[in-house]
Amino acid sequence: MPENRRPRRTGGRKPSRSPRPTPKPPATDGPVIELEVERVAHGGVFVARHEGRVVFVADAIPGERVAARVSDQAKEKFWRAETVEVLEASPDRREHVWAEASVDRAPELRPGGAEFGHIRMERQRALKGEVLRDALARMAGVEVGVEVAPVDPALAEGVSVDDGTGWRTRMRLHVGADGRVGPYAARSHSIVPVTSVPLAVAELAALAPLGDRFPGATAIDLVAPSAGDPAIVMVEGDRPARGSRPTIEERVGDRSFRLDRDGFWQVHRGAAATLTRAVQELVDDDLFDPRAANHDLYGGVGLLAAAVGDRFGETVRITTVESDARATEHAGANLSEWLGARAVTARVDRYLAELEAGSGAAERARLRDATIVLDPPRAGAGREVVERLVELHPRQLVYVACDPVAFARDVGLFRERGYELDELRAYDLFPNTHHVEAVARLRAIV
Ligand SMILES: C[S@@+](CC[C@H](N)C(=O)[O-])C[C@H]1O[C@@H](n2cnc3c(N)ncnc32)[C@H](O)[C@@H]1O
Repeated sequence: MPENRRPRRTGGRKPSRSPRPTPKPPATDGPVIELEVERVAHGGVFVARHEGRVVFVADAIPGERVAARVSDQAKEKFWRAETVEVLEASPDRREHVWAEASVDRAPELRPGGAEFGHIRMERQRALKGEVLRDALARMAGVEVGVEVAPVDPALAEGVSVDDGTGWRTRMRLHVGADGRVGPYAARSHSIVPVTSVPLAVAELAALAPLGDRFPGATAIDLVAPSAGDPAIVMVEGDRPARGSRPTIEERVGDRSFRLDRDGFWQVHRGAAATLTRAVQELVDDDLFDPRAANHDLYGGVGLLAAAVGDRFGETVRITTVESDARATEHAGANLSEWLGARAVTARVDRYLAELEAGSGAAERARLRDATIVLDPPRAGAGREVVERLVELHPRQLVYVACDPVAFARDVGLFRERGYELDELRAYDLFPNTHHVEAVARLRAIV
């Protein structure tokens, strides 16, 4: 984008009636204690112990000795603390990729969202693999080694894979009462001033209005679709505005997807292509039947249904199920070339309940022969959805997961009910954060 082009600023959302409760800010006057950092925990923090009590400490690395300020002593069983000085550094420590999130800054002034930015990339991925492996062992009874793969540079044009910056195509900045713009501080809802946003793709980093004021706004959303110009959208509350909503186009290989500008799309520039490839590779051809009642649950605008369709051809029968009516409308249009594709607006739990109650013998048989892709939000599919799926007994499931603990819980539920974890991949779709994406195939064994 030419440097002198003005960003588009548009009003986008209506004020919400009941603002979300603001979390209590971490204490800034807690005691400073010395800690030996033992291991990584889920959530981007690390486990240490102080006088027998667990302390979850941020901005550290296992093996380090740090001085940390206690920011939360409210719980009996554990405290929370933030590193303020590294006394013995890990060989995997590096300059933070976001200077303002460095341990040199006071913890309450460090922006959130890059909690692994002080760790070399290979170690970040190893730590994410440990979290996933540990969750699967504890919650699903599965012992597996997990390698977290970086995004293939061929799938993420313009992204610096080396240091994990320049990948975010969506970003929300918050606006304070004085109209100033900035990210939230880590583990808090206070807005902190920053001069850069290094995780954003270059065109968003250039547009981020970090010195500007936006009186009346509550947030600023930045969106950089892979096709077309990036946009800045002023948010005045939580709710989408009624009436017409602008749409954008995203490209994945040769395929194009239309969606609402404020609709869900994978955030990393290379994520949609990475997941497309992963799903195509994980569906087992021997188990796949194009005429079965195949599904893409939590389907968004049809990305993963298209992945299946592109792999198995135009005879594929597949239904996407998505709770957002606008996304379903787009999915219907995005998949319109496949005669066997259908897009349904429904909550997955209710949809499966109706399927179970309303299917005759022939449809039941097609469901047993089916391949089900599911890509739920962070909370995972949950017990009810797992139980309904097991009842329908599809041959294979390809589960795309962005939360290791919710995923491991669901794998455990599937395993108790006659499915096995057949193959597992993991991808670093959120470099410099603690997040990791897993893609797994589960197969019916009974
Ligand atoms: C992680 S996104 C995946 C979307 C799509 N697979 C993709 O990669 O673009 C999860 C989607 O599930 C939808 N969703 C959330 N809860 C749902 C529910 N209970 N039933 C159906 N869809 C739901 C969200 O609106 C969102 O589009």
